[in-house]
Amino acid sequence: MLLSEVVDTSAAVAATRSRLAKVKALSALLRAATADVVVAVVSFLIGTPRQGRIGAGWRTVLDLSVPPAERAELTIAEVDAALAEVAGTSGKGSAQRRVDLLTSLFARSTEAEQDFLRRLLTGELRQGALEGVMLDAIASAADVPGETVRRAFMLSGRLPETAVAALEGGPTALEAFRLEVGRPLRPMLASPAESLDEALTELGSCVVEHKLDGARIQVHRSGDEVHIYTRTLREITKTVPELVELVRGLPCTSVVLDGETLALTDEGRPRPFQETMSRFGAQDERELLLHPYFFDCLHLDGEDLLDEPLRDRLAALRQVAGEHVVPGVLDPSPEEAEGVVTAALSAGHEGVVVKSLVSPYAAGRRGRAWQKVKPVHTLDLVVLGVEWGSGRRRGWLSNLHLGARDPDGGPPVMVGKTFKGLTDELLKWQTEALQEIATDQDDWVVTVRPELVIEIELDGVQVSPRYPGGVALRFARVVRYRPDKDPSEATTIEEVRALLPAAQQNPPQA
Ligand SMILES: Nc1ncnc2c1ncn2[C@@H]1O[C@H](COP(=O)(O)OP(=O)(O)OP(=O)(O)O)[C@@H](O)[C@H]1O
Repeated sequence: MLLSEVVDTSAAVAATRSRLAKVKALSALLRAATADVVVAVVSFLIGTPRQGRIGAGWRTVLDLSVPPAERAELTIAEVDAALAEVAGTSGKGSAQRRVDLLTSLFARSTEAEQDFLRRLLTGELRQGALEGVMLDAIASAADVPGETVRRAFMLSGRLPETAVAALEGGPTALEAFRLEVGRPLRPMLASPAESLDEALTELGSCVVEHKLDGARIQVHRSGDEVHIYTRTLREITKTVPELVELVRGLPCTSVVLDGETLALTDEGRPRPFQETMSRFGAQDERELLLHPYFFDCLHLDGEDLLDEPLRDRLAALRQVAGEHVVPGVLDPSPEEAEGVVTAALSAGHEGVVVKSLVSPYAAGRRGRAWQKVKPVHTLDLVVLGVEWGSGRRRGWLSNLHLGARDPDGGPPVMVGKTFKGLTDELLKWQTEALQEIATDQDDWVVTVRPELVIEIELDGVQVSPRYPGGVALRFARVVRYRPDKDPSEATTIEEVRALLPAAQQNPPQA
């Protein structure tokens, strides 16, 4: 298969707003791909070369100026092999060797292919938002039910491998994916509830738990071997030795637990989210101890519990994690549930999560079985750009341009700006971080790669002819950056529009 076929499909997918057309184009390409290139084709389409990002090596492509080839002859297999070589180059002289390899790759690429490769390698093409569309395309190309593909993806955590299994082995190969202790799976997510009462009524038999204001962790232990992952499945085992020790001490031989971790003040209240997250970055910095609070058990001593009802998973959790289980009440009366909310808020947490006790663990899904009730409404938006500040904020990147996700995988749609709520510390941090991902600067506005997610509190939204989605945020203020979230998880433009008063909810014509 030629690289140009992937480039053309990628352009066609970006150009249409129709989800069906995207799925059709992607599935036609997948059907045409031979088994040996499926992994590379899927990796390229979602904008993540399978060799991963190799830092400095990729940056050099920004400066490469190589006359393009006239004809599109480069194959996917050749590109994949060349990238593997770039990724595998290390040691003395490797920087020059990488430039040479990329230069010869670019010399064999047409202008459109060069542009594609450049965006692929600098991460600009990375489109987490395309995930859902790609899952449908895989299902359609392999002619298997979407649910079967989704389940395999949740268990494998990797789209290219899921595609290979679907296309080569069909449902049997997909169903063979099992929970494996040591391999992270995509965490189950919650939907926002209108109110506590509505959640209680909708779910019936339920547990109401504190919604702790920390960072999600997934813990895997087999014998003495422990691995700990973040919400985005990044391994952080080495940076959190106190959690590793604690998990080693639990009374079991193997276990997979889902939970939240946070740093506490001397009074036992949650410390700011940024402080908890800072523990995930560096090596062992144990000044700020992290505490785990587990809320689910997916495997215990050889038994997979994913498909068991939550009531049984919680019984297993209590047995193994006892005092480290998140506070909550099973089958509460409405008054008791209200009491859990009051206790959670007065302990400094965000609210509660109401969970159906009969539901299985639906990994990777934002379903109705878990519903979060929070008094403050927040959105997770993508930072698209930022303006240089003036006055007291001169010299700092200040006013943020915020975008909502296009659920069909298009670029984020701008919905507002804000500099409110930014502490001096955050201003300093974002001035550096945003310059690192800058792609363009026009007078005082710096455009950045849309990869950072930020949590925004607001008073509501209003119709706006000025913004491309026809809707703008009212009184937006920054709560915090969300390094634990990928742009593919940001609030969608439809979710933002749904906040408009009912009479104003017609989407604008494109
Ligand atoms: N008891 C709990 N049960 C489940 N999740 C919890 C609990 N306490 C805290 N959490 C956190 O809340 C999140 C669930 O809400 P959701 O799935 O909407 O994720 P989120 O978008 O990160 O939520 P938010 O932005 O509201 O924190 C989990 O990812 C987890 O980090």
